[in-house]
Amino acid sequence: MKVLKFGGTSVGSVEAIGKVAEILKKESGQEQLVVVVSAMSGVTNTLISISQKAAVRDASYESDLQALEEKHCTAFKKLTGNSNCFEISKLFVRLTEICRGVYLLRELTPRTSDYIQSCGERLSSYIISEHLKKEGLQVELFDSRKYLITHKKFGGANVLWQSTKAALQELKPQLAPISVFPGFIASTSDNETSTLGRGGSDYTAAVLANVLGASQLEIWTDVNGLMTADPRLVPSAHLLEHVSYEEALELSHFGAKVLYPPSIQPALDAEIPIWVKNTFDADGPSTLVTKEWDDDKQAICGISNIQDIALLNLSGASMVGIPSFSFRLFKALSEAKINVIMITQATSEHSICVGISKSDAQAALEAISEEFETEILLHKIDKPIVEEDLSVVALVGSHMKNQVGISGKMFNTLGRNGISVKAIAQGSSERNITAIIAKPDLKKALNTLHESFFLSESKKINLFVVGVGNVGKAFLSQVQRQQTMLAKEFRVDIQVVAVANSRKSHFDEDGIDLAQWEQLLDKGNDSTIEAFITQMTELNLRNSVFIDMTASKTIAEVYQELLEMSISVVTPNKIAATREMSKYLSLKYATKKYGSQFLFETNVAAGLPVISTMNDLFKSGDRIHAIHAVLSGTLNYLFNNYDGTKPFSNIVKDAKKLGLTEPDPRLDLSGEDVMRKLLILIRESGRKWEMDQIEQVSFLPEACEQAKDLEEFYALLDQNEGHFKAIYDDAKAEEAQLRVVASFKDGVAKVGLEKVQKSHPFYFLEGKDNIVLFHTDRYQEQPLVVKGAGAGAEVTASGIFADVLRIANQ
Ligand SMILES: NC(=O)C1=CN([C@@H]2O[C@H](COP(=O)(O)OP(=O)(O)OC[C@H]3O[C@@H](n4cnc5c(N)ncnc54)[C@H](OP(=O)(O)O)[C@@H]3O)[C@@H](O)[C@H]2O)C=CC1
Ligand SMILES: N[C@@H](CC=O)C(=O)O
Repeated sequence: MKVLKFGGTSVGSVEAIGKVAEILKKESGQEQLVVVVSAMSGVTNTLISISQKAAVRDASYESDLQALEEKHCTAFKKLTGNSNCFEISKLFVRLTEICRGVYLLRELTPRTSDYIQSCGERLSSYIISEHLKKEGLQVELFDSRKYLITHKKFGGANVLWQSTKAALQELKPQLAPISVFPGFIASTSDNETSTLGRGGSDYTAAVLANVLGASQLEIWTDVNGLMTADPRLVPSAHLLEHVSYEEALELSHFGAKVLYPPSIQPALDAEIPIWVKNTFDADGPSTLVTKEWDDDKQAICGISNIQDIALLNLSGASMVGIPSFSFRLFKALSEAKINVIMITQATSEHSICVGISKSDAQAALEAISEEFETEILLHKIDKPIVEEDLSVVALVGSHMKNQVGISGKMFNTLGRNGISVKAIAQGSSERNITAIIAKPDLKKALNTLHESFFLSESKKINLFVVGVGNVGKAFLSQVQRQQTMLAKEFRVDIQVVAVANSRKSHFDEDGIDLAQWEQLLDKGNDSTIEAFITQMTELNLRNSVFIDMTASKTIAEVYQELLEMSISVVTPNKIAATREMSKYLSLKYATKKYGSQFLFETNVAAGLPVISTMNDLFKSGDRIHAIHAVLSGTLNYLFNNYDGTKPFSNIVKDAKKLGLTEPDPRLDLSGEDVMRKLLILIRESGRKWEMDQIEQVSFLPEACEQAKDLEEFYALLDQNEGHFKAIYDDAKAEEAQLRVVASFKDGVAKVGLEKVQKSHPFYFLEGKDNIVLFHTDRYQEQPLVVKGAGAGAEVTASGIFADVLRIANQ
């Protein structure tokens, strides 16, 4: 024998009931079937509303009743072809009388409320059984109230097992090939109609399965089964094919509304497998729930959540060591009918913290304040505090038991995304680790935990890009080219959520189509950096990375705030790393404190691995004595290409066109850009240095340094062409090359133009190349050399991309 339970949506319409009939036709003939049905969807709520309206003398309940009768009669007629709704009308006559009584007395007792609510299942079971008969199935309708016997506690009665078992055992021989039972309803031993509480139809089915000795219990609903997480919040959630009863219980308790938790116990007691199936996708995948098994199963089977939670905190020095405090707390909550979702108490016993539904917060606060009124007055305990706007996230899995590192991974994952945990609970069964977090962080927490624990998924990185000039454009096109491959081969799903220039921004939470970003940005909103950050923080996406590809001081100033929100920053902009040492240290400190990253490899020599090499040397204990370097692609390009045949200013303009220069090339020619790079290297070698400690000898005539704007600068370069030609001729006469060299040795840092001879490692330095020589304890005879193109949009963009991937692989 099989027990099949069809929920409200499965019997919610004529079409849905048609599907139920198809399923039963397929399954009948093999085994005896016991079918339990809920009320048509929405009907129980309507009945509750009708009864409540009647109780407050709102006469509109009458028209609601008529509409409800109409709804059921219409369904009956369509499904049976019978135009005589006598049985339905009879029930509505009785229902109308009872509601009229409620109206007149202005009193709705739990007993009357149960009777009114019971009509939903009585109606649906009648209609369905008549339809099945019409479809030629051998069906009989049984009134559950005769067999499920409960206490006299109306509005969620407990089943009396002895009496229920006796009644059902007696019934068993009389069951039909298909026996239909209304779910949710029962009766007391003196034949008063009672109900089993919301979700009680599952429980009816589980009790029948247990007592009648069913081979399996099928819960038919409108989804395919239990999922790894709520798919409305976690798009990558997937179906769980097989879970244990205990896991299903945990998942159901924490938000997965597919199974009603108490219904699992009767099936578990008799070890009856439960299938959760979709009425609207009967042959599709489903979830099987059985007892625990031992094969190598993933530690975590799902991540569940409850959205609206409040934390009630009771604390005070006098609580320590006095056992009655917790007793009184829970007694008061229980008397106020408040369901406690989670409890935490640290061993200091100084405070107890309980998680409750947000809707219970006020009542809980009142109950506790009243219970501890004296102690609060005497300042023995503090006034209870309720914190609202919270949510629960819970990792669930039988196999996390005795596995080291699950909670570490959970809290590390949350922490890296700046999600603060307000309270934690884990029982000794180790099937569930629960954390309470701020509700606005819920979606981010679920998604990041899902990525972290379900390895089949790719990790999503959300990029917020500011600055889409030379480097920015190259970066976006590199991302566009690599997106699919990275997701497929490396499970890194890079998504650009926002792009902005100095005027506009465009956001798309689901990822901007990079083939169209320029048009989208053109049509984007007028934007400021403040507005950009507000929108970005409101989105509150996991693994958010801010990429600054401007040369702007204003943008560099927002890094601190971002890092403190656990948003990582990647940038080729050198401003932040070269401001006062205290500010640079503060950025570094924020990354440690808030688990964010600040990566700026492209600050020195574009895409060349200079800073990372330096960090590796430093962190592994090597000591850097000296650095000799050519750090400007622009200047190298200028001195490699200038021979006096074309004016010097033209070569500068060529470099700018090639995307080698700074947005303002005066920064390159003045030597300031090289000084910044040298300062960054010195700082990254562990030294506390400021910009004014670097000596610089400029090769520019003084007049050029005073230029007000770029146009005047080019004009001044032309006026001083003779100066540049003289420098060139002088070097040529010695068969030397001109290089702007940056050096750091014995506590002295310098930047200046030098003539290098053929024997010098800097002599053969092509085009826009950079070179860095590190002299260290470990590299004594020969320095460690990093050499290659040190400027240009493509190489810089690839260095930025590499930093993003470093964050992704963290
Ligand atoms: N080129 C190279 O080889 C290398 C460059 N870098 C660094 O890369 C960065 C970018 O250089 P590059 O692409 O050549 O510069 P571009 O001038 O080509 O682009 C700058 C971008 O930043 C935007 N921008 C400027 N100010 C703001 C602001 N306040 N708010 C928002 N957006 C702003 C600009 O917008 P709009 O168009 O509206 O003004 C533009 O989109 C610089 O910091 C540079 O030092 C580092 C290593 C090598
Ligand atoms: N202007 C710079 C570009 C990178 O920082 C250079 O030429 O090296």
